[in-house]
Amino acid sequence: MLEFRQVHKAYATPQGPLAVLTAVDLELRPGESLALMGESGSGKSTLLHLAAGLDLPDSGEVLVDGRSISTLDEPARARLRRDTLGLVFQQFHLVPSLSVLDNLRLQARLAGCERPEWSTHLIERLGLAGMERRYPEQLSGGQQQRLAIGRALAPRPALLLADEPTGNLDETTAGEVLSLLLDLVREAGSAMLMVTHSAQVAAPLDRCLHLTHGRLGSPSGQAVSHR
Ligand SMILES: Nc1ncnc2c1ncn2[C@@H]1O[C@H](COP(=O)(O)OP(=O)(O)OP(=O)(O)O)[C@@H](O)[C@H]1O
Repeated sequence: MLEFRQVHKAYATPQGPLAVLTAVDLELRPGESLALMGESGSGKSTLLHLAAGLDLPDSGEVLVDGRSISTLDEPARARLRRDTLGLVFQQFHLVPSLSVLDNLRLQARLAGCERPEWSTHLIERLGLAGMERRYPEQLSGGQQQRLAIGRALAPRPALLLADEPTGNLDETTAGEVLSLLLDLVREAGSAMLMVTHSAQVAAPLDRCLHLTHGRLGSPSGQAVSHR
């Protein structure tokens, strides 16, 4: 589903190149969920951007659904994102001028794969039934993040990329949103790569890897564990 093969990524800085990812190998199978942890500045967002095809590796390969993103031009990468990926960020990125229902449908419409029954199911599971005609500003933070999750999952993407999806919420709401997210990801059959700072958030996912000094390893630094 998602594969990194010997991926290197550095940024140009006034002090010279800053190596962020060094020979990163990663394989995420269909339907598998993986937590990506690491200290601030360790390169988690960089890795997520590469997985989304928003940036390209300096060397090595990133394959999404078997296709190497470096071989695709930007329009083809945009199509791959639209057809294969769902994205959820800490900031909800809802469209303020669209209703709850239209926000939820947006991604699926763009991908040309609207599924009305699944959308209705999502609205109910997300606790947004009866709020379809409201606008995002008329929702609580937790409701807005649930809507952002629904929008990303409406096309049933093969891969969901989530960057601190509960980072903006209080602890109780974050717990509720996380368990809903995991349930719906399973129902959608999506694989998920989630960046988080929290071991508690990472715990229910299938696997957890740490980024340290540009390399990926298991939390203990030992061999990578599979459940
Ligand atoms: N466009 C850029 N140009 C130069 N340096 C960059 C750029 N983007 C990120 N960096 C640097 O690369 C390193 C990794 O950044 P990245 O945002 O991937 O880390 P992160 O693990 O996601 O951090 P955080 O947890 O704080 O969000 C950091 O040292 C950052 O300052």
